[in-house]
Amino acid sequence: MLTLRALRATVLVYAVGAAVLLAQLLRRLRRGFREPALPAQPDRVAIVTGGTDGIGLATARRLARLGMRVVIAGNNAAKANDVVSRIREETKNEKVHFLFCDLASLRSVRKFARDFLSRGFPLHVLVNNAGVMMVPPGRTEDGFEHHFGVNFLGHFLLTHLLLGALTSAGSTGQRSRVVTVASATHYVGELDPADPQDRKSPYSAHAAYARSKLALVLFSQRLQRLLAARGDPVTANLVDPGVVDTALFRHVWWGTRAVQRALGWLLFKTPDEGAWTSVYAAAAPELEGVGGRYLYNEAETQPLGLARDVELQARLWAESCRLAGIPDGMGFGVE
Ligand SMILES: NC(=O)c1ccc[n+]([C@@H]2O[C@H](COP(=O)([O-])OP(=O)(O)OC[C@H]3O[C@@H](n4cnc5c(N)ncnc54)[C@H](O)[C@@H]3O)[C@@H](O)[C@H]2O)c1
Repeated sequence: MLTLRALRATVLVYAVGAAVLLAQLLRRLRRGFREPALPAQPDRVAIVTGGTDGIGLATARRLARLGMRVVIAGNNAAKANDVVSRIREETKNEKVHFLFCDLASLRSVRKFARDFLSRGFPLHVLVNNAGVMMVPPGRTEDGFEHHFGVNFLGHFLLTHLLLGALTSAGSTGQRSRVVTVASATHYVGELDPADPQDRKSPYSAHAAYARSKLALVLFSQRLQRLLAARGDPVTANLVDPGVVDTALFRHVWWGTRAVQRALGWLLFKTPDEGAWTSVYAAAAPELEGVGGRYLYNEAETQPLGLARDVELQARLWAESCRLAGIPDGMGFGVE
């Protein structure tokens, strides 16, 4: 049964989506989207989660084109060989790899981090990109609501496990970067830090997606504050890709998918256009040492709503450390 709360969340998410689509249409008609020009960076190593599809695939391809070593962290092992060989061929960069990582499993995230670190590569860029949207009710392997577990908590743990590698790579030369892919729906997300999965309410896929994106934004903001406070050579920024023509919408109402099929070419960004902001955040020289930004349309910045609430950031952080089994608060201590 559709509750009033679920209906409200649905209307708000659709309203945000419609506003972004209108803004994208106007921009496409006026001046289009501009591809950021970026220098080659052959000495850098990046991890892109969800890099076998959509925005993540386009991000991985672009970073490979800049000469970076790119490790795709994905749960789609069936596609891995094909994606890796296509990117290698298209970019003439052999330093593209796939490592299995299922963000719906904290065990798998830990195994991925071990596998990556055992190869001895440095790590300069972590793109927290993978995501699911409007999935039917269900739980991850660890019993978390799906959007919360995959979009947020898996990335929270992954960042924790890789922070040491990012810090040590950032200590020599250019700083390291954590780029987290958010969404405008975070503006309408609601989150109780004592119950960040909202277990007490009936399930609403729209509310769950928006909440997971709000959690990511709160996390990235808090991470940046803590990193800056200890003078860490790692920065954390958020990117909003806009509304992009990908398979993310596979679970949404069929009417939305019909609009995507019919008018996607005009209203939606292509995956490549959607990836530009991530690539800019990962590689733009002018962002050296700059953190705490919410970037959209390549280089523009947007204000944050509720996600600026420092107390909410801290409370979510503490609860997430508990849920992900990170007793030392990601090395920043526990309050
Ligand atoms: N498409 C849009 O309009 C849009 C808008 C705003 C934000 N985003 C965000 O952009 C990101 C990329 O989405 P997309 O549009 O490219 O969608 P997509 O469905 O094309 O790609 C999502 C990727 O995430 C991976 N993934 C899903 N569950 C996973 C799991 N358990 N473990 C590891 N990987 C998993 C998938 O395998 C896939 O590679 C997501 O975080 C999404 O929320 C997309």
